[in-house]
Amino acid sequence: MAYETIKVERGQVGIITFNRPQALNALNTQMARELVAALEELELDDGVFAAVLTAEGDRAFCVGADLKERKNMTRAEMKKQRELFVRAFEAVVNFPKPLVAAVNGYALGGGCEFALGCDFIVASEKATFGLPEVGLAIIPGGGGTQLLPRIIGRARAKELIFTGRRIPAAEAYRLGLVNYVVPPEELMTRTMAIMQEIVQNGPIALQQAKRAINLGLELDLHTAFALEAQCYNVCLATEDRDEGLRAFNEKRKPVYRNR
Ligand SMILES: C/C=C/C(=O)SCCNC(=O)CCNC(=O)[C@H](O)C(C)(C)COP(=O)(O)OP(=O)(O)OC[C@H]1O[C@@H](n2cnc3c(N)ncnc32)[C@H](O)[C@@H]1OP(=O)(O)O
Repeated sequence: MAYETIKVERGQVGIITFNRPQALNALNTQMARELVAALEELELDDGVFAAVLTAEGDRAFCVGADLKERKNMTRAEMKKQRELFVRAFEAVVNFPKPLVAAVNGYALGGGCEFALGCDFIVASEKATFGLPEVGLAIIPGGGGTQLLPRIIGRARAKELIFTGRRIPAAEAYRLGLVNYVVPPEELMTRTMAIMQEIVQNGPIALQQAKRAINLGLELDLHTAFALEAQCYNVCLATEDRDEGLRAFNEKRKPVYRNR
């Protein structure tokens, strides 16, 4: 598929890059549609073991919904766009392979929610995070009211959502919202180094570990243990698992084939 508002790079580490820097990578209808298609493409590509979500430009990762596009929309068009936006946010949260956000600048509103929906965040020192929706008399509609409390705790999530405050990367790190804060020029280098650590591992195991963690957090412990056993058994039945054992005993690096 040809994309206009994003760039897609394939390989063991797939990379999706928001590509509307002239609009601070604001999320318009076309970008939401293309993001859904790109995530599906990387999901179905067995050669992709993990992916990165990042953005062009040095000012913004994504400043949320395109408020200029939204200004001229009818309520019916808004409703239609909302359905598409929800699909885009769900596509990020439900992406079955490890998905890491490399945040280069403003991650606001829906842009912040895209980052929250990834498995973890590597932030540039220049990155800024915020859910300013209540300032527009709406609420975060891309999962922010659910993801943020699960990541930084209920009280701090309430303060950030009620105030609509923007926070710098250093504070996001202190709150546990991001895993790393790096100089802007090192953002992709550091992110790709972490991705290389991830993709040297069994791709099916990576997907099953993500599934066990994500679903398990919403279950009681007893049921969660049963889920973990189910995910473990999926790995047991794979050629990669046999390759892992062979490689260890032959004292060589395994070559995993996602099967
Ligand atoms: C489901 C999802 C819902 C949502 O995401 S709701 C929307 C949530 N997002 C926001 O509320 C962010 C709104 N934008 C801002 O707060 C500020 O902007 C910034 C902090 C991002 C940047 O501020 P500063 O550095 O003072 O620049 P500037 O003059 O405000 O913006 C530069 C240009 O960028 C455009 N822009 C900024 N945000 C958006 C947006 N969300 N949608 C469309 N355009 C946006 C402006 O309009 C302007 O453009 P021009 O130079 O033509 O005047």
